[in-house]
Amino acid sequence: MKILSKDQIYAADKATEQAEAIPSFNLMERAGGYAFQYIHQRLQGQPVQIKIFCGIGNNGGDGLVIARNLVENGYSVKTYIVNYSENRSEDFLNALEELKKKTTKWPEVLKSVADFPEIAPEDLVVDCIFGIGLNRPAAVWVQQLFRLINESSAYTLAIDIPSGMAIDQIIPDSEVVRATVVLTFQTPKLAFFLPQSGKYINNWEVLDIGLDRNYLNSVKTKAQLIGKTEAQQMYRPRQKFSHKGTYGHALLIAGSYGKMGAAVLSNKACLSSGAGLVTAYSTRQGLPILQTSIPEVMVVTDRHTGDFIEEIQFDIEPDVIGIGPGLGTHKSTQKAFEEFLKVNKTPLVLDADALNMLSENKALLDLLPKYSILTPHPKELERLIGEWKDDFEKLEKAEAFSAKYDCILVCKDAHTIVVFEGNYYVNTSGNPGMATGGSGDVLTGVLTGLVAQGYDPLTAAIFGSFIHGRAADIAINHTGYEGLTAGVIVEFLGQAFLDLFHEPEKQPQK
Ligand SMILES: NC(=O)C1=CN([C@@H]2O[C@H](COP(=O)(O)OP(=O)(O)OC[C@H]3O[C@@H](n4cnc5c(N)ncnc54)[C@H](OP(=O)(O)O)[C@@H]3O)[C@@H](O)[C@H]2O)[C@H](O)CC1
Ligand SMILES: [K+]
Repeated sequence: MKILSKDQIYAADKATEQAEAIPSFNLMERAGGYAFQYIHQRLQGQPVQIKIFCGIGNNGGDGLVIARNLVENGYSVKTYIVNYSENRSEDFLNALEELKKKTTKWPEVLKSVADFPEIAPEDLVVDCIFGIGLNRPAAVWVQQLFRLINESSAYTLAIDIPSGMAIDQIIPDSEVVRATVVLTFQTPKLAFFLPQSGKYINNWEVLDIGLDRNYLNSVKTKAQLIGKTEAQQMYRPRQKFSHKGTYGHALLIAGSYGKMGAAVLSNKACLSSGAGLVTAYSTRQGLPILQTSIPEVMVVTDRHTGDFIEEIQFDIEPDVIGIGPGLGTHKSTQKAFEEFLKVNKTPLVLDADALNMLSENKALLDLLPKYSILTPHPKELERLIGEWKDDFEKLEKAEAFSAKYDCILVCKDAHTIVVFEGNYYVNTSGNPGMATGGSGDVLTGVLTGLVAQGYDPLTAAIFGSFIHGRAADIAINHTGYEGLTAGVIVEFLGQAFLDLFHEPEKQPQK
């Protein structure tokens, strides 16, 4: 699903008005009307006190249209205009006129804290104070209203975007309405998926307000949401006349004393995501561990006998190499890693300690083959690209890094974002149970396994992140969040593949 930017949303509005030859107020009527239908279908006339807080722009105008529809259908509605500015938009004024025609209970105008109404926990709050137009911190008294809403514990439906949240920046130290549900127009907003802003949202749903299809189909967006539909299109079915050679040979360089589990997990995940052959490269000490825990995997070891990998030398010709899980950053391993990068021509997936070694010696980044996949968690990412001021700047820096080194960055987080060639692919699968040791090792194995089978590196990164999270989503039905372990994620990888072709995706995606 495309994630439109602020400018693209305004352009889509214009394109719709032109294509349908309608004034902009019709679009507001439509958006507000659909939002009303959404509320009406759920309330079915129940006598809930609805409090609608409207700003003075078009988000506020939507609120007034919702209010009018609710009044016309007999609901108990109190409408408030949050007068944060005198610059009322034209369509806001149109919507106000239409509301005034239908009710003698005109909206109350709020100008300061003294004007705030009480909000009871059983009220339904509809938040239409700011939409995507917010571009700076709201006035202090307006932020106090956001706080009042948040502290009320009333069910809060935010229209388009929670007030106080900007679509394209993080406004520091600013209160944001905590939405129970965000009913967002036409496309989800990137801010919903970033940790600093996404934390304010429990759930979001897209409301199709019928923006111009031609525009939506042709517009190229920087960000895309990756759900089941997108993942299905990336899947490469297995061929009947195939053999293990068809699905490639992966090599995983992983493990050190006390961290052999990372090697086991990544190798198992690589096998379970469909690689034809998997070879583990590890320390000599790791040999019995690997051979007994995964008999399907072949093992090549360092000729030295120490606790860490000291040399990376093998005489096989893998199609892809995954490197990093549990390696440690011992001096001898660093040297081996550097020597390996100098001669290596095979596609790479780099994780964990391989990333840490790259961060410590950035000159090594120039040795990476084109389209290497790097899978940093937030701390590893920071070591690679430097500190960022907020989550939007993080993405910009990740983009610049990926362009500089021609690599694919898989920025792991609650919503993992794959960054490549100026595009962001936002993953929707996964859950908080995955915040457990070893789940990153599993991802490395999955991505390596997919590249081995012939998925191009970008597709492997996007599709593999989805499958990894999906396996965990299926697994928690059996384990719960707390009981989920990385090993269980591996066991459910097969289910995640099967699930691609089960029921269609339901809204909301997460
Ligand atoms: N296609 C669609 O999705 C449609 C969306 N609609 C709705 O329209 C809003 C966007 O409306 P807009 O009028 O552009 O913006 P807002 O209502 O969010 O904000 C109004 C103005 O407030 C000013 N502003 C911004 N930040 C602040 C602040 N901190 N304090 C005070 N004022 C602020 C800003 O104007 P400035 O000139 O002062 O910068 C805003 O313009 C969208 O979210 C949907 O709800 C349409 O109804 C239908 C189509
Ligand atoms: K809003």
